[in-house]
Amino acid sequence: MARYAQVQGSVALITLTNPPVNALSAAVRLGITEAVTRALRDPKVKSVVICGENGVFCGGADIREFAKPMTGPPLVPMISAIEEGDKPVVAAIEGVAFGGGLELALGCHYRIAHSKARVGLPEVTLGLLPAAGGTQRLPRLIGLAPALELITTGRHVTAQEALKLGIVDKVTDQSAQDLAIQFAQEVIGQPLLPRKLSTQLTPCPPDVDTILDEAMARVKQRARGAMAPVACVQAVRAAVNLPYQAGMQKEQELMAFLFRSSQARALQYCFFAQRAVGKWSLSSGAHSGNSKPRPVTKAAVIGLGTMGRGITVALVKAGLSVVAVETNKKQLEMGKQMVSAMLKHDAQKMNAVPRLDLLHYTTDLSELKNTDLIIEAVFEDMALKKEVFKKLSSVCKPDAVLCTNTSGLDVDELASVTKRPELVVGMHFFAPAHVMKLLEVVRGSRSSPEVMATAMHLGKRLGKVSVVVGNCSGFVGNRMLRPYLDQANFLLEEGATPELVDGALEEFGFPMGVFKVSDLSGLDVGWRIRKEAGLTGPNVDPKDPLRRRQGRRYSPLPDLVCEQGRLGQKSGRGWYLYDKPGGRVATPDPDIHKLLEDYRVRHGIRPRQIGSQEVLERCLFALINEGFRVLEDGMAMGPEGIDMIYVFGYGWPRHRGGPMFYAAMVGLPRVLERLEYYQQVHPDVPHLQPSSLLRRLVVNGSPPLDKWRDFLQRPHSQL
Ligand SMILES: CCCCCCC/C=C/C(=O)SCCNC(=O)CCNC(=O)[C@H](O)C(C)(C)COP(=O)(O)OP(=O)(O)OC[C@H]1O[C@@H](n2cnc3c(N)ncnc32)[C@H](O)[C@@H]1OP(=O)(O)O
Repeated sequence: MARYAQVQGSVALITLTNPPVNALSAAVRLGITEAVTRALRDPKVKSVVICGENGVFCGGADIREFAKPMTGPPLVPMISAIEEGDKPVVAAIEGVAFGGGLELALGCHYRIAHSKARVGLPEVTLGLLPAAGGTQRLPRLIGLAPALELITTGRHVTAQEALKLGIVDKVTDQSAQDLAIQFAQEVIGQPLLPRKLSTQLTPCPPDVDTILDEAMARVKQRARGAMAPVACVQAVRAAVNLPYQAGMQKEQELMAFLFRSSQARALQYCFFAQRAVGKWSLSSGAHSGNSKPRPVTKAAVIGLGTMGRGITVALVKAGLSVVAVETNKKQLEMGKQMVSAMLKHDAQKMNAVPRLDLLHYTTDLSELKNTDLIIEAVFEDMALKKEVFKKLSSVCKPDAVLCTNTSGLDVDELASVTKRPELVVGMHFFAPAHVMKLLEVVRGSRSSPEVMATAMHLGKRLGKVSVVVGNCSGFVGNRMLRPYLDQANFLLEEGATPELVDGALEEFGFPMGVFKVSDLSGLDVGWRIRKEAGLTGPNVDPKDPLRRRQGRRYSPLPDLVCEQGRLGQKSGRGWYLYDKPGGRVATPDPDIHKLLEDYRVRHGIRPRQIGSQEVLERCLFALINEGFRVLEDGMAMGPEGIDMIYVFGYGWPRHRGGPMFYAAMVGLPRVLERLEYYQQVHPDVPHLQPSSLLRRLVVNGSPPLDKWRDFLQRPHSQL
């Protein structure tokens, strides 16, 4: 797992060999330890180079080993032995040096990087801290403020920035390994002590306490309850206030606490879940490994509303040539201006040139003859979308892929109006589409494996986390959102306020509570959908009482709010009050409190005290319950997909792993018991009726999440 060779006469070359990323598994640590001992002992060896095989230095500690009992030599003494040795050791960094990989390099006396390499300490994103000396050596090397920033965010740094910061000593466009070998010979005999970071003091600016206090305040504000960033600041503080060994002791103590935490487990689960969802498979046996994507060089977007504009920007940024179609001339002009502005803004941030040359605007669908893939993003109306698909089917080349950005309409119904249903697929982007990482790729019953591969591959090119989902109303994310929204509204009826519900959800870790999000999205969106569904407005069944629809409990509160012209941020009032239309700072609104009080009086509801626990249980467990139904219905590949949808599309706090992971952490029997309790109290809310899958899992001893698939009733997959 580490190869040893002697090169150029006196240089020992140690190569990490653990594909694909040379993670520091027990075997690799053993290999390095043995190789370093050998090099330091061999009198013919005067200096050492450490590098990684296949153009990757090291992706860090082996994350898969974290869940198992520790074996092999630990990292800290291994790195100390390198630093303490009396021969210069040079790290040759190609590809990446992340986490333990960078910590290994910091234990070396010199660091040479390839110009395309990236370095960083991403442990915080796994709920940990750089506990192989990273929190003690990096501040000593580059100073307090930059070290704090890198360690608390886990940000990756390019070789050029690493050179500026002083993390690496040289950057080369040639082979980092060759330069390191040459360099290792040049530095033989030079004093080593100044290169041993553990012997140095952390450079301390006069306002050191202010810097640390501000960093702590910043991470607490951003962390939304995540513990690792806070521990990172505490560890770096030790690099300032304590001698090296005592600082290391503090680093270990903090790590021991984090290592055992449920947050670390959740974040590490997310790391692997994110990668697992890219490896899709269908019930037909087709999967990502055996289905080839079609080449897509020219794409088109139909409709330049908010979604269409974001999708266009995302496609151009990925280097695709795009035809943007908008039949309304005024809308086209407006869209054009906004797309250009967004591309220019993005390019400016990255010091690049906006690729406006990749764009062609038109009002004429017949200009789509040569496009490989078309994404329809017109108004969310089935009749309109069908009309567009019919036209596309006759205008586009026969093998062009037709995608819809619907957020929940039936993909099969759309496919049925085309002559190529096998080439139709849903690509459900989330607003703003050029920013949000999530993409639901919706498999229609006739979508071919090739078309699934094409959409998934395109998602990857766009930098999205793409998740294959089945074609059911609302797909996965929006389908699970309904019970969550319903519960939030019911809680208002029963005595809560928007700020009480939002406060509990924000305390849980959501960036915004449900009512703030609704205000941001615009309350009229849901209002229109409810009208179309006959839940409010002229199409309501006259036999339905006001608070019941289609046989189940219904809260007309959101409709009443809309009827008052309170449409959310854009109108300056919604569930909250804003300083102006379009304003973003939400303040509780006495008028809403009055509206709620009057409503309760009108309907004879005695308000009760509602606590955070009830808010969380009712909103989150109802959502989770629907997640189990999604699995039971075969609409998702597994719980990992659902979790990634919620983490990347709905602001679910990553350190809680996603709704299904959270359910497993809370304990499935507890989730079941609370759902049963609430269902008894609210028998007219079918969403609270525990799903049969949840019951089956509990009866079978609550198996771990990766075994849930075994408890689905077959045939299960609709994918
Ligand atoms: C018990 C005490 C322990 C003390 C620990 C001391 C402190 C040190 C802690 C750490 O080092 S934690 C790890 C820090 N490193 C990272 O967070 C890096 C994670 N990896 C990445 O960012 C990326 O994988 C990459 C290295 C940039 C490569 O990206 P790329 O897109 O090329 O490939 P991926 O699909 O992401 O990965 C390929 C393959 O490799 C697996 N993998 C990646 N990194 C690790 C790792 N550190 N440990 C284990 N496995 C890793 C990844 O899951 C993929 O696997 P498959 O999906 O193909 O099975």
